[in-house]
Amino acid sequence: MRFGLASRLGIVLALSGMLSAGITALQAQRASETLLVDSAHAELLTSTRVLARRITLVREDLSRTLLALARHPAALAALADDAQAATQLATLFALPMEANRAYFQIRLIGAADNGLELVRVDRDGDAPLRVDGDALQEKGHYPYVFDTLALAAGEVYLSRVGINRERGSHSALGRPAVQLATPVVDAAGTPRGVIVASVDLNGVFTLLAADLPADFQLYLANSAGDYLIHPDPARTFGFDKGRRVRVQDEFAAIQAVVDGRAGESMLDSAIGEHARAPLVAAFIAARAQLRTDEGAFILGLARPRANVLAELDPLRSIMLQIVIGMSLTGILIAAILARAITHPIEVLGAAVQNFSGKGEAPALPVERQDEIGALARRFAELRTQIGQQLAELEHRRSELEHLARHDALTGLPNRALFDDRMAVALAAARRDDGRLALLFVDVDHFKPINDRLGHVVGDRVLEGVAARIRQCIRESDTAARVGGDEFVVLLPGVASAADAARVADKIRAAIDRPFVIDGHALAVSVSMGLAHYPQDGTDATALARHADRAMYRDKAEGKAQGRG
Ligand SMILES: Nc1nc2c(ncn2[C@@H]2O[C@H](COP(=O)(O)OP(=O)(O)OP(=O)(O)O)[C@@H](O)[C@H]2O)c(=O)[nH]1
Repeated sequence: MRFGLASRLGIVLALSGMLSAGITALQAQRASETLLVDSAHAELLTSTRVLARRITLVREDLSRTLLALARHPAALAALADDAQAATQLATLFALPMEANRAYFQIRLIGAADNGLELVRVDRDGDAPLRVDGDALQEKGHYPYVFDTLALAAGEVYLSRVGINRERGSHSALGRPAVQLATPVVDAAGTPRGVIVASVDLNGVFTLLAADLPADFQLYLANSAGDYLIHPDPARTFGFDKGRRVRVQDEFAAIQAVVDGRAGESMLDSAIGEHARAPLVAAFIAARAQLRTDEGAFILGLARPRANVLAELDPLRSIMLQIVIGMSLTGILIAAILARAITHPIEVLGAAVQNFSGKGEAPALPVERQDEIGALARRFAELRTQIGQQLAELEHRRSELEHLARHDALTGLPNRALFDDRMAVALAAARRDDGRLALLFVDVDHFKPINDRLGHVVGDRVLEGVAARIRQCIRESDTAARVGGDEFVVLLPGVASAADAARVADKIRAAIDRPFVIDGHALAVSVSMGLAHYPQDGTDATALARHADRAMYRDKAEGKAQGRG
């Protein structure tokens, strides 16, 4: 397949149109992706902060509850082995547990007797259940007991997050738990015991995160970065199973938050273990303003990157339509442009092809004011010049052709042309059984005219003789000059010898009239000889010989009679 200039130009223009449309679409998509990821980061960060704030509110709510319970007279009374007070306190413990399903245990633990549990309410399924008697245990060795006993009245202790291994009737065994505790102080300011609430961490977060969008993934880590909550439960509490599964190992960008160098960190993970399912996430360090062994919690929310970018899908389809539309427009414009450029070139090409042709030359775009217009004008000038030169050449060629077949002085056919016509006339006569006559005419005593009056006058005489011979014959006859003062006349289709003789007489009579040259009358005579086809010869040579002889006979007779 041959590609013309227009096709190639069209393809280049169309491809560049498509390329620029594609690049624009790609850039627009990248910019949109960045915008979406930034917006997702902002949303995730806000949600993480809201979540952290809710946790604080839950903790503050529970702290207030614990402080109220610690100040209640029943607490000190129960510590003094008042059974009625203990029962009343158990009833009070049950109230917040009924209100919040994440609270799975509230206890009053005495400072004496190795921290023996005095009042204990566990969650048993939905309902709070008082545990009493032998089921009560000594808890003095737990930090939440001895650390809390060291606090002043009104202060709240927050434990590290750990897996709950305390045996009891509550259903939170083996689940992540945290303890909040406050001391119960007597009138002298001596801590007599502690009130401890155990909170199911997952329960709290399940409640708090319930209204987050379904694709939000929750991450919680302790101050060292160990996962406490992770979308994959197998990765939580690694330290409890003798291995470290840490947030900064999964997301290197979070290291600064874990180290306390940054309060928050955004990440857009598309590398490492998230290469297949990249995430967009925001992490913050949430610090509790409490007496606690835990410096801060690392709280994070993440969304699959694919979900974030799903909002681009309609935009992508619009961009695809735009790219296709622009590409088609580009192809159309390219085709029109290519045609606009190549059409004048085709016109110029056709004009070149038509240069010497007789047909109508195509109109050149000379009126254009661009390079093509300049080229067309130059070409038109060139065409005119070459046309003129060609016409001149043609004129000269026809002149030369005429000269080659005619006598320069008289304008009559020369011998070559006469021979051709003779051959044609003879062929026609032979075919039609026709007749023709050949007449030789020779000027008498021409040499003396030349000698006496000069060659110029001699030439005028020869011109005059030729003109008069021509006036005496038909258009179908041919008169030719075949020698200095020798003429020959071909009379094809002559009806009879008498007709031919009449033509000869007519010529003689015409030449016998004096020639007036430069005011002088000059008498000229001619000698003539006739030959007839087929009687006197059947070919040109025989006929010429016959006519020549007849002419010499006539000349001899003429001289004998004193003619000329
Ligand atoms: N002016 C002129 N003279 C020519 C031309 N061609 C031939 N002649 C002359 O014509 C003359 C012909 O002479 P001849 O053949 O002897 O003819 P003539 O003198 O008529 O003699 P006869 O035919 O015997 O009467 C010569 O002197 C040539 O030089 C020509 O073109 N112009």
